Amino acid sequence: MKHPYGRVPLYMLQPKTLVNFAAQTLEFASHTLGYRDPCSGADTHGDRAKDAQTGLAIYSLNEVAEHETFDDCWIILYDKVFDVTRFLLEHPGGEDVVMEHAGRDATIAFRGVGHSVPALQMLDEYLVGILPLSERIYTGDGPCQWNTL
Ligand code: HEM
Repeated sequence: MKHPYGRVPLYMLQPKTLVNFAAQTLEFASHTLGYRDPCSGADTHGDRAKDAQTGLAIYSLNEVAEHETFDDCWIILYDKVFDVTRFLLEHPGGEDVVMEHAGRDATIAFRGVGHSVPALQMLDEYLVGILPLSERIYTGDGPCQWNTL
């Protein structure tokens, strides 16, 4: 994890900054190292509900909306959730167009560009989950299907 406050000693930071830093450290520990805070009832990757059909972790629209920064950017495409943080600077169309949809559904814009088949194939690399059934609008029995893109 990149230290967000450089070499500034901890005692010189504002209390709110310290709390933020502690939260970031905990998040890093739980996501990367699988550590579970015994005092917290919050979900971690381990006990998150999985979609029965795809086996993907289920993330709600509200949860995806929390990942809307350059350092932590998720988007939704066809009801699936993608963590595109490490892809932002590699995106041939530039990072700005993706950031416009950070934390939100980007399906219409993504489709509007007419991405190539190799672009569609790249998606798997960034797939982290799927919306709950109640929030899906593309998958199901309707005419717009993920596999007919
Ligand atoms: C994980 C998601 C995405 C992937 C893997 C991806 C991949 C790519 C790739 C490989 C290209 C090169 C052209 C091609 O092969 O089609 C491209 C171009 C582009 N992408 Fe994306 N893209 C993603 C998301 C988005 C989103 C959300 C937008 C929003 C508008 C977007 C807009 C563009 C634009 C404007 C170009 C340039 C097209 C051109 O210059 O002709 N992309 N993208």
